[in-house]
Amino acid sequence: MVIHSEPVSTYDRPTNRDEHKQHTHDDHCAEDQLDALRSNTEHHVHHARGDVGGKYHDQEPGEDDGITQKVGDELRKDVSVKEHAKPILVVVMGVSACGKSTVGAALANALGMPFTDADALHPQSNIDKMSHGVPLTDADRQPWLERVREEAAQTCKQQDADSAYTGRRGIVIGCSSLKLAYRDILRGIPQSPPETESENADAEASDPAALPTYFVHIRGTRDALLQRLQNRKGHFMKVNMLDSQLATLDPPEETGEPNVVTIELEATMEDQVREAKDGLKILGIEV
Ligand SMILES: Nc1ncnc2c1ncn2[C@@H]1O[C@H](COP(=O)(O)OP(=O)(O)OP(=O)(O)O)[C@@H](O)[C@H]1O
Ligand SMILES: O=C(O)[C@H](O)[C@@H](O)[C@H](O)[C@H](O)CO
Repeated sequence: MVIHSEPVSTYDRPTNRDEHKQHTHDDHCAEDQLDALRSNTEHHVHHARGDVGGKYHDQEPGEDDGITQKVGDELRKDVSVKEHAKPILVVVMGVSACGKSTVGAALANALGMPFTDADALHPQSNIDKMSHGVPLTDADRQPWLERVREEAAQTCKQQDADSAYTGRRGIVIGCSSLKLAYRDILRGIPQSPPETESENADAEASDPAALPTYFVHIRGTRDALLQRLQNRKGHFMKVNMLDSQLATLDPPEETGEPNVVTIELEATMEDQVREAKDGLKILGIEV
């Protein structure tokens, strides 16, 4: 399992991808995992406070200029807060036939959350294109991805309004999310500054902090994916789309983006769900 962590409550879009560290964790080393999360959090906070970052790092052990206290507060909040009360969006991502629908539904069940397949939110024109072996463009995907984020936000609103809802707040969505820019749309990060008041209201509804987003990437080799596509019957997405899907993918393990758990395609579904849950737990989600 590979984890990319970041403070749960804040997300600063990385300006320098190399500054974000990659952490690999062993399931059995809870202490190491916590330490890794702490060090990544400190690292992040340092860069988020550009004006005071150098001071923080030059500080002698035991010396407290007020900044350490603030950092400590952030840190404690990030590692100890029980996020159950807060809605989350978990996106199970990857190229076609990696197992998003299958694993996503099982993970949702294990987390006590609803599941939606983003394929159901495509306009018919996108489905037609893909059925004819024509890859989607950025322009085809953008409104669809905005709709996926909106659907997630709406689901959370409905859960809040429904006193009979006893599940965990939030939703698991299976969505290819191939590029970093697509994942940022799903995170609710505006792609351009809002210009009108109504756009402003939309921006509020999809506020990244109001619905924090986590990605579970199902990673597989071309051969394994090909086999899955060949064995699957009756799906509009055919084998001839695999290479364009792989060419479009920005692997989230390589971008330095936060809140990503990577699981392997060639594992049993039970192991995939367990690894995904363990990864989310490391990222501060109560599972
Ligand atoms: N862990 C697994 N072990 C074995 N087979 C699996 C596993 N996960 C999924 N599959 C199988 O792989 C195929 C593709 O899975 P699925 O349809 O869930 O992928 P998908 O990513 O949702 O695809 P698409 O994006 O094209 O809709 C299906 O036949 C499914 O039964
Ligand atoms: O971004 C894309 O190209 C699409 O979302 C595809 O990935 C399909 O919808 C999905 O994989 C169904 O097969």
